[in-house]
Amino acid sequence: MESSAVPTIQFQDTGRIFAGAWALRHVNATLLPGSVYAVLGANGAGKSTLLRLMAGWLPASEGRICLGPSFMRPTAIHLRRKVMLLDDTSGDRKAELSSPVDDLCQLVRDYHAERAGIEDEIANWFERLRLVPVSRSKRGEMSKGQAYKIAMVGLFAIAPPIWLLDEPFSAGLDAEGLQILENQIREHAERGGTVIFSSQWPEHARRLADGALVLHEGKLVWSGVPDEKPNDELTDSAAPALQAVLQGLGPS
Ligand SMILES: Nc1ncnc2c1ncn2[C@@H]1O[C@H](COP(=O)(O)OP(=O)(O)OP(=O)(O)O)[C@@H](O)[C@H]1O
Repeated sequence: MESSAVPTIQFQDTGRIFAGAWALRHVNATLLPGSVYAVLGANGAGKSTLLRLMAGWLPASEGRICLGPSFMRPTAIHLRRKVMLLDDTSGDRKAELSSPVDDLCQLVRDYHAERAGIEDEIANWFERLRLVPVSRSKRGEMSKGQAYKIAMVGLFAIAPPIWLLDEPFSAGLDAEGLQILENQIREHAERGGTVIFSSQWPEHARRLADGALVLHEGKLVWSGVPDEKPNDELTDSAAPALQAVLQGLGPS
């Protein structure tokens, strides 16, 4: 992956409203290539909404999200191919009769990622993630973790520049699967890619991320290097749900 192919992501006063309630408001942030970011916050803080906006699954209601010089939006198909979002719907199958292999072949075509060797890569990932026994399984015949691993195969083989992972640590992965995912996250960033994951737990940010964004009730209340969060007044005066996140950051 050429580093020039990885756009900087900029939130410019970005907001999203659902049925009259703002899920996100006035978000301003810059996310650089070659980095891993953690999006932290309590339930309902706006983490999934932020990732869905970045993926182009939802339009912003105000402000915008720039990927390099272009604006991300649901109709920007060429831009959406630079991004892949794995969430709790990953592994859901489009057609009752399709197999994981059929779905991955379709995903490769959707991303215009056909190239020599990609089928072997997919086969290797099936072996490494111990998915061979379910490679022809039907919908409903796989465990939650297996379905998520199938989505991981698509992510690793297609490897678009920007990886978005919504709560990957709650996706039902076993210890080996988690280790592989964490290694791939770091390797993707070392190749110049960007990874943004959401989590409820600050320790994931400390262990894996170069930067953290903390959301509370749809607002970006803190961003910076996880280990460098100062123990300031924000922590003491914040709402308990936010305190629990902020206290988990800072020097160990
Ligand atoms: N499609 C939707 N329609 C209406 N409200 C929505 C929709 N999606 C999200 N919301 C609301 O937006 C707010 C933020 O939701 P979001 O899913 O982004 O939070 P989250 O931080 O990911 O939460 P969790 O940790 O529980 O997954 C919540 O109040 C939620 O109820």
